[in-house]
Amino acid sequence: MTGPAGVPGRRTYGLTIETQGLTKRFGQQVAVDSLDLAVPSGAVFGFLGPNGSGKTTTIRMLLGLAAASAGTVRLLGKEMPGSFQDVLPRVGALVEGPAFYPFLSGTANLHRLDAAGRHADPATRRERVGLALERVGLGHAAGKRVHAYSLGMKQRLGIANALLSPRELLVLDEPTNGLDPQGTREVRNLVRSLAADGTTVFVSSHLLAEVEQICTHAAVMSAGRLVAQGPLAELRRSGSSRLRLVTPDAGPASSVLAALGLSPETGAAQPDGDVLVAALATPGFQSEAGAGQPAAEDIVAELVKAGVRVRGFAVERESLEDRFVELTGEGFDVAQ
Ligand SMILES: Nc1ncnc2c1ncn2[C@@H]1O[C@H](COP(=O)(O)OP(=O)(O)OP(=O)(O)O)[C@@H](O)[C@H]1O
Repeated sequence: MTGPAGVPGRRTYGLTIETQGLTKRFGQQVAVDSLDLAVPSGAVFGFLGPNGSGKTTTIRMLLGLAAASAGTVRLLGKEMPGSFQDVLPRVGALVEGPAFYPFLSGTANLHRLDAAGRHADPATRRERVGLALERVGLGHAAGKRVHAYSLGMKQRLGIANALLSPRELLVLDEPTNGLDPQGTREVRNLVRSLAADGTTVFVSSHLLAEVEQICTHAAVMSAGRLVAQGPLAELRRSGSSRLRLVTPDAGPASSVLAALGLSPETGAAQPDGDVLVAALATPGFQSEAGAGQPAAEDIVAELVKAGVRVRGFAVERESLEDRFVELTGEGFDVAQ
């Protein structure tokens, strides 16, 4: 849960997004508070937090849509806002979904939006629009009027708009918000396949399950502050775990556990014996024994050797959901 780590199997050459002390104040309110973000190149980075935790404000500052009150932003290795001209054409964004003309086709809408962009080459427009529509799976609906598109199709059209030029970074603000399960699946699959092409994707969400499904890395926001950041696997491991033992021999069992450096406590008794619980060192208790502590199988072996009748033994790990509730101090929307 520390600094960035590379994405296994991918080319990593540093940070695509890096902020230091990034802060946004609205009057007395601090919407984003000294944010140090580190988004490794090649990551699918989930920017997770409850509503109002500062995600959109951060994204707006990253893209130069809002000025920071303090702090610095580097995008694709360049200091912002000085290098916006150079960098922004390499960044695709879906922030407040573009407004589409409902009675124009998907193709005609993208032509209009591309023509409004300062960096777009009109000579290649037709080809680029066609490729972007194919890329998001709307090739078959290119000539259809947008009012006949489902919400998921409209959202994919918004992503196609962000893909009209080759992009090294894609920033998506809550891309599945308001979508039905089918639309949500379409957009999540699209994000996965864009990431598989090598694009770094920064995607905000208030849904933990969504981040778990599509992201390699995550940052967790709570009330404008960053409370955790790192590879998802590392965030999972950073939660606490404990062992739970059921035995009719609680006394000797406690002595064995204490001799192993654990601090057992008695839980509610069960019909087949007493329950002892003990916190375990983290991270990675099951894979590599935590600092100075034996592995689970060795604990069981010691108990058995001491004649303790083991009627139940489990290592219970805090779920990512529990971990995030603990970090943000509020219930997380875990739907879908
Ligand atoms: N233009 C603004 N003026 C005043 N306050 C603002 C403005 N924009 C955002 N805020 C406040 O800043 C805080 C963070 O809002 P922000 O929209 O960044 O959160 P969020 O995590 O994106 O939430 P949501 O998912 O609901 O959009 C909120 O308390 C919000 O009311």
